[in-house]
Amino acid sequence: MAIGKLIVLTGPSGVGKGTLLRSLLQRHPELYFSVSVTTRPPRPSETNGQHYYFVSRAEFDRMVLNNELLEWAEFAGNCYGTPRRPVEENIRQGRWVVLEIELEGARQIRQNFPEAFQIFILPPSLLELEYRLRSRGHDSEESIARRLERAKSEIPAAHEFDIQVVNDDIEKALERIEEALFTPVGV
Ligand SMILES: Nc1ncnc2c1ncn2[C@@H]1O[C@H](COP(=O)(O)OP(=O)(O)OP(=O)(O)O)[C@@H](O)[C@H]1O
Ligand SMILES: Nc1nc2c(ncn2[C@@H]2O[C@H](COP(=O)(O)O)[C@@H](O)[C@H]2O)c(=O)[nH]1
Repeated sequence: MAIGKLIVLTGPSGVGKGTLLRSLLQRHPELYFSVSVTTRPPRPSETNGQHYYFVSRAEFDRMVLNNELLEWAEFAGNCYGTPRRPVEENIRQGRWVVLEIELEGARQIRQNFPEAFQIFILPPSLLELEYRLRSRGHDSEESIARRLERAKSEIPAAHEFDIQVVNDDIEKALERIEEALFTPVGV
């Protein structure tokens, strides 16, 4: 990677990655959030181009074939991927780019961009994770069950990452992330 920096935020669905990222972007508007493509249908609160680019499976497959995605994975019955060009352009221009992605995609990024800084967000407990998935009210029972099953295989991979942050108290979690990102090396 030439000038900018690539930051990966991963962890199980419902742990609070998006919530943490929203606050991080408000506090540090210089960060660039990479908007993913997905075949998942939009939720009522989501806007195309802001939360995701919502595409058909045929369009997603075309992007994969044309090497337009930096990484991609299937998750709970849908496909998700990071558009390559905006990430590469923003890094070239010296910006710090943040990806909010699941574990398989994070591993692909580590393989291809070993200099990326990788953060794993952990829930205080599986019970709390289930509570958060239910209380945000976005997903069907089937989707919640798939996400919890996936979480059980994702959480043991936390040690692969540069830092692990438990998202119990949101402010403390944010401070930990900020400390890791913005403390000058050697301090
Ligand atoms: N520290 C916290 N304490 C309590 N609730 C929280 C905390 N952080 C996030 N939440 C709540 O948990 C729910 C899930 O959060 P969020 O949607 O940000 O998770 P996510 O990891 O981005 O999920 P996904 O990977 O599926 O996009 C939301 O209702 C959010 O308000
Ligand atoms: N590998 C990738 N994972 C991604 C990407 N964008 C989002 N995600 C992750 O998918 C799950 C489910 O998201 P949801 O919006 O349906 O709740 C979650 O863990 C996201 O972080 C991506 O581009 N690549």
